[in-house]
Amino acid sequence: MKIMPAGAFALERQVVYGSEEQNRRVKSIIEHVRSEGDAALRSFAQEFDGVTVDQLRVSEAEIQAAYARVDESFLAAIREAADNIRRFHEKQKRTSWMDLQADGSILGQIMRPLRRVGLYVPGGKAAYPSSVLMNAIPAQVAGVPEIVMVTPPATAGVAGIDPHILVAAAEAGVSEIYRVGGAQAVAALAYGTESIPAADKIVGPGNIYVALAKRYVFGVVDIDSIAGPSEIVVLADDTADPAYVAADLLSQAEHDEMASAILVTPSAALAKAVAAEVDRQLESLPRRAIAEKSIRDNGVILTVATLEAGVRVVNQLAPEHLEILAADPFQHLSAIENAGAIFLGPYSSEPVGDYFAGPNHVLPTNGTARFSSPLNVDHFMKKSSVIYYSKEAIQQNGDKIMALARHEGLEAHARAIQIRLQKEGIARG
Ligand SMILES: NC(=O)c1ccc[n+]([C@@H]2O[C@H](COP(=O)([O-])OP(=O)(O)OC[C@H]3O[C@@H](n4cnc5c(N)ncnc54)[C@H](O)[C@@H]3O)[C@@H](O)[C@H]2O)c1
Ligand SMILES: N[C@H](CO)Cc1c[nH]c[nH+]1
Ligand SMILES: [Zn+2]
Repeated sequence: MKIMPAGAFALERQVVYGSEEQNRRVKSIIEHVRSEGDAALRSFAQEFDGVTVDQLRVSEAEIQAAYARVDESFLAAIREAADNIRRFHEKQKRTSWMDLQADGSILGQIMRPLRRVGLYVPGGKAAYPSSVLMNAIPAQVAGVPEIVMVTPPATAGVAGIDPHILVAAAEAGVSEIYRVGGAQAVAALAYGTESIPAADKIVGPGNIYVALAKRYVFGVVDIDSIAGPSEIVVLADDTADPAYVAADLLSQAEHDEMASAILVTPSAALAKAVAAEVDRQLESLPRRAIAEKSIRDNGVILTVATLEAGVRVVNQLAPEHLEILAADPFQHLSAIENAGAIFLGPYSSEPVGDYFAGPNHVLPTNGTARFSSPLNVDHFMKKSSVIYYSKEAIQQNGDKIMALARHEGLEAHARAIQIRLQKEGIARG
């Protein structure tokens, strides 16, 4: 890994997401799906996944058959993970409220689940049953009645989908599943096709094509955030074990050639030791080619004068995942303004959060942690405000409302109030 002073590194992430060619390609895929529907989905499955898809929807029999292809230890682990994820997300649920005012008015907020939500579960370079749980459980906690899942068809597995994904879906109670991935899946959920009814919102992580497609269809449907290629930043001092740091950097690098892994440290000795460890650990990684390219293209060790200076660098990077491996990690927590998920101390390795602890692993990337949050129950709910104004309230406040309306030059607004005041026998100008 390259080692350089943080000052010599361009901390501002690229504002425009993806290359021109990737953007052009995604736009064209979406337009094809809009105009040709299912036929375009089948043609893209052939082109990008190398799979001939007949039925787009996975049948109930296919889902049940997947159980025979996963082992007991997977089933036990996914059930325990699901319990942890559900417990964490239950705490996020908000309830409707109504406040009775002294003048007899009632003001309130009604919380409702979205009606139909599309979950994107990645499945290109790896299958992600963990992402099924991370997408589906908050939607269920919110009470979404129609939860539909899309995931790319692959050559291995039942129905061209990894059986672990189908089992995770069944365990999470998701039964409407379509074998379609990439930008074409996002387009299908946004616009609908003959087989796939459109959704109101699309959530979930994916590669650059999925992330760009979500950006593109935003406005036609809602999206959660830009949860693109994975990222990790480790902020560490000389108390950190270089083998732990290297392993955690590689844990994200192996996701995608476009993933990024960055160490920020005031310790020159740690920087050198981690660079050597990364090379050593890369040797035996099964996904070495992906991780090596990711580290080469997007991996760097940034040296800083102090941990406090390191925190400023972290806030500029606004990473998806931040690990703090320092003598007193909690000392720095309150200064971290921008990070999707923060892992503290030597035993909170990033994969703890990817699979099991309970917080969501669908997280904002590419600097969007400056303004976006982890996938959560709020993403699956919407609010309606409730206003009941009493006669007393309109009598007390009508003048002020009319004045504000007339300041905006909106006479019809003012008269809507005035007519009530006049009918109630309180003549106003
Ligand atoms: N930020 C998060 O919360 C989070 C969570 C989990 C995973 N991830 C990321 O999700 C991604 C998963 O990527 P993946 O590729 O394994 O699966 P994926 O399902 O996201 O993408 C696979 C699909 O991409 C499309 N595709 C591939 N190459 C293409 C090309 N050249 N042109 C057009 N379309 C193409 C194909 O349709 C294919 O089915 C990784 O980048 C990983 O880091 C992010
Ligand atoms: N690290 C990914 C989020 O960037 C989530 C994940 C799923 N499986 C393994 N990891
Ligand atoms: Zn991961």
